[in-house]
Amino acid sequence: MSFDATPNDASGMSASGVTVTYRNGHTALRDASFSLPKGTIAALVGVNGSGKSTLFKAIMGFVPISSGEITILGGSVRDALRANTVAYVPQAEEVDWSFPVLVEDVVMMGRYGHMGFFRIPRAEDHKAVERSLERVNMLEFRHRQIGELSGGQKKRVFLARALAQDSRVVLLDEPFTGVDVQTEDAIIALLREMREEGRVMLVSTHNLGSVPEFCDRTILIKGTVLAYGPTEDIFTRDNLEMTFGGVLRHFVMQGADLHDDEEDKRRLTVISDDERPFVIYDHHDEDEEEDEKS
Ligand SMILES: Nc1ncnc2c1ncn2[C@@H]1O[C@H](COP(=O)(O)OP(=O)(O)OP(=O)(O)O)[C@@H](O)[C@H]1O
Repeated sequence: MSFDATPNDASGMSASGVTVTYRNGHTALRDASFSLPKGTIAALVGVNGSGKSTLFKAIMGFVPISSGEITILGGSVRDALRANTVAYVPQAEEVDWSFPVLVEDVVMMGRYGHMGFFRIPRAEDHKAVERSLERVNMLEFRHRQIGELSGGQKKRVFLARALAQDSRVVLLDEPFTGVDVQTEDAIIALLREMREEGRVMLVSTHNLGSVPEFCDRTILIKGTVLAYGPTEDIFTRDNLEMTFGGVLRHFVMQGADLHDDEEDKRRLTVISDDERPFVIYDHHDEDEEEDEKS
């Protein structure tokens, strides 16, 4: 666990001692600190009501921060808003799907920050929309009403909007909820490409099973940041128990090593929330192994 977030980390995104108190006096986030370098896919993991959306809102400047500081690419949230640095891929429930709008218009919204006052799209904006829809494999749906799409297709369209916005920081609110495995794989592949482009992705997810697979960093949250850092360091049984309290049951599958490497021996830990078992790494120290043998 580490709390050495540097407020002026010019490389990616960081928070230092961030507290957010809503108007009704409820403090949803207290003294939260983390630091993410450029070219990162970070998981934001916590139970319902732990403050994930609140953190997203603070990063986007939708809620005021009562104390502390968020730094995005070395600048303030206000700078990031002005420079169109942060894109947001919402949860499906946050969107009014009955609103009559075409897929390509939704993606074009990502270009607004690049347009002039009258928001008249230029050739480069149309090209960016086309390229983005192509990247999420949705170009053929460009003239469809957004409300006519399936859940997974809608998610892809909002990802395309973030791509069209060409933001360096992308916040994704539960992108895997209600999508099939193929779409989940396609989204993960796209996030990896975006990581190669040096972007910072912060992904809130309840799908813990896939976190070690594609998130190089993890932030554990429960009203504050409990732990953050490289996923293999953070995704431990103790940390997850601290994050989820008694919600999760765990059991260790003896002798099932993830790695052959003797120097870095870990065993497979399966944690179950009773509905969906998932696998995490757990450091396996040699002394413990000896104790078990004796
Ligand atoms: N506008 C608001 N005014 C007052 N309290 C709020 C407001 N929005 C959220 N909260 C409270 O802040 C806490 C954190 O909520 P938040 O929406 O950030 O959680 P979350 O981790 O995103 O949850 P979920 O996984 O259910 O989406 C909760 O206790 C919630 O009731």
